Amino acid sequence: MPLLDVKGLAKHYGASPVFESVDLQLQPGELVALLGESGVGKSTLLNCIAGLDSFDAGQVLLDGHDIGRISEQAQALLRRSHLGFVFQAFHVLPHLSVADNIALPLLLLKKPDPERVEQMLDAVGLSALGARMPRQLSGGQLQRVAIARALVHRPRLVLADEPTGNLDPDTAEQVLDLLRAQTQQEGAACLLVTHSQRAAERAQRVLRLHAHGVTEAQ
Ligand SMILES: Nc1ncnc2c1ncn2[C@@H]1O[C@H](COP(=O)(O)OP(=O)(O)OP(=O)(O)O)[C@@H](O)[C@H]1O
Repeated sequence: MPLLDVKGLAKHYGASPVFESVDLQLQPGELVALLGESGVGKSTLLNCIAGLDSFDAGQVLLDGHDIGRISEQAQALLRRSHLGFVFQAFHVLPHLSVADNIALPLLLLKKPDPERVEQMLDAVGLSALGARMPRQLSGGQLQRVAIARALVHRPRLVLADEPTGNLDPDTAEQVLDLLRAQTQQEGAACLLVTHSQRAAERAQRVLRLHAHGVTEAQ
């Protein structure tokens, strides 16, 4: 069974269609890149998959859960337990230390685990910086915090929306390698929205979103 199974997904904003029929499947351990022109609906698709945006037709099965058919509360719980998000703008909380930012998903699940937080700090090369505040970090370091936070609770699916858009090429490569290694190690799947050809080369499969749906790009 695929970890993520999207079937015939359609989304409109008012009278304007964003996409008409998206089909995509992600298997455990897979890093899949999603390309597409600006405004074609990549972020909207991620939000629909996460249950953060509604859709007009089709189905999203996340680890067998039909997210369009469960209550908002059940969706929120599923998001907490099954999903990790990495955004272009990091969304690291400024008033929490690096370690506390990474610990947050575990606290929301009422499963605090300081050892796991240490392990993730180590995995992203920030062991020495756990006590620092986010304003004391570089862009690349902040994005590594965001990745550690997205993975700390061992989510089944990681949704990454242009996570390297703000980074220089070398840091971007390090961040992508980390995302790939960590998702593979945990048997998670990762859907990576990107404009970067170099980022897409890191993926096992590359998909392209068009107005009508998703096609394999290579
Ligand atoms: N809340 C909204 N109400 C109306 N239209 C919206 C809303 N959010 C997004 N759109 C429109 O939906 C389309 C898809 O937007 P989306 O942000 O998903 O594109 P994208 O492919 O992620 O773009 P980019 O690569 O520039 O980030 C765009 O035409 C956008 O203007």
